[in-house]
Amino acid sequence: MESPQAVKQRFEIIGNDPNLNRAIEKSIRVAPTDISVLVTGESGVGKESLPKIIHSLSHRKHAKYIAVNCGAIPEGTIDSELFGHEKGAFTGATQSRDGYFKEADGGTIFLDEVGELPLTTQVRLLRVLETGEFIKVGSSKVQKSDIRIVAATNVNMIEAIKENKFREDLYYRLNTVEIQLSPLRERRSDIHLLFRKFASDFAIKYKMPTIRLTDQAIKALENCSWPGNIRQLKNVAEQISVLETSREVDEAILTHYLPSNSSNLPSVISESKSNKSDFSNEREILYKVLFDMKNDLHDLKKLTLELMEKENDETFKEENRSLIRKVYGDSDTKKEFSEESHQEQLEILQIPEKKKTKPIEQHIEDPYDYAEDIEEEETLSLQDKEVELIKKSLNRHQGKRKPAADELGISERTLYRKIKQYDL
Ligand SMILES: Nc1ncnc2c1ncn2[C@@H]1O[C@H](COP(=O)(O)OP(=O)(O)OP(=O)(O)O)[C@@H](O)[C@H]1O
Repeated sequence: MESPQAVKQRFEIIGNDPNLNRAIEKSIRVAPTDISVLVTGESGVGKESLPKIIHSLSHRKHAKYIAVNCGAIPEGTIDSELFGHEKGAFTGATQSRDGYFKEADGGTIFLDEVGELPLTTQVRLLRVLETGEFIKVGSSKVQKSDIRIVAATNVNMIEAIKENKFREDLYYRLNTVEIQLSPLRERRSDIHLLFRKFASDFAIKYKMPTIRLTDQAIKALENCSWPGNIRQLKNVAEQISVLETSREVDEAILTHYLPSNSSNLPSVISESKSNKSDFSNEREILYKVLFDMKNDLHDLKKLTLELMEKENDETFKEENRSLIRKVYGDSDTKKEFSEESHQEQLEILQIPEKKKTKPIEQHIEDPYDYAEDIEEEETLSLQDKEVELIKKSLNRHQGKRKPAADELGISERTLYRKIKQYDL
């Protein structure tokens, strides 16, 4: 059996906190079994590594590992994504397609944000867990699949059950073994270790000397509450690495970037309590206006399309074909602008889909993926500005998605997709 230390090295997991060590040991122990595992913990604590460990140490390691982000898939397509569909099952289903449960037969499926699954999908999932059986959307033929499921959630599942958002029977079925990861504020001894690792990674990525913290700055770093956990710590390390000219970071510099001290943040991300939308410098206001305009334009396109659909007037469509094509493009407009379209949110700023927000199929052979070099763009593109706006809004709201989404004027689900898309 591989030692926790070796596993940490292999998966580039930093930290020595007893809670982290226990979580890794537990993952190693359950790996050879087929027991369902539920990984719990706040957003950004590092839940994604554990299913990879479990898969790679199991007898399923040569079969597929598929990570599905349940929160990022629109409700209308999730059943088809997971279980597949037959040709003609719904508008646009021109081909029959296998879902992830078929594709990963013999392997492992990681259901991230499992608490976000719609109730109808929960019923299907319960059946697979209990019998290994599932039915494609639009089919009546029962299929079988041999899958190990590891799920993760950052929501309080007991609350979700009380609110009838999550089935109790499914919860107990998923939760045969629970592995809990503590928030960063409860593993203070790891904070500086993680910061050093991220600082060194960003120094390599941006080809610059590594930033170092003074003793006082280390104390301030460790005393911070880190509501966005390791993801937020990583962002702070990146911001300081890029924005600060001095490589020695004292407490005064660091404080500007710490989430708990937002009143001391640099002026571009300073907090004003009077405004709901808080993008205070001129350039930001302009970008926010553009962001809103794109949102409105998108909504308008959707509305017009719905009206045209209602009218279903072929003559109107024929007469305006070139205009419709110009506005909506050549794609299947109905699908593209449907409530559940994957593209919907990307359309807001016409962002090239740089990184898939949809389920990420991941082969475990490359566990060092997170260190991947992301190509830096020099130009201030709208996409950069969108990322910047989102980061600032999240910073301002201590990583809380709800108020950040309200401020940005987008749904929480959209914001969630964007966080995943840009790895924020
Ligand atoms: N122990 C660790 N060592 C190094 N990097 C880590 C560690 N834990 C987390 N990270 C990094 O922090 C970021 C967030 O981790 P991850 O995506 O696994 O969080 P999560 O708990 O799944 O969050 P969410 O619930 O929002 O999906 C990732 O970039 C990950 O690589």
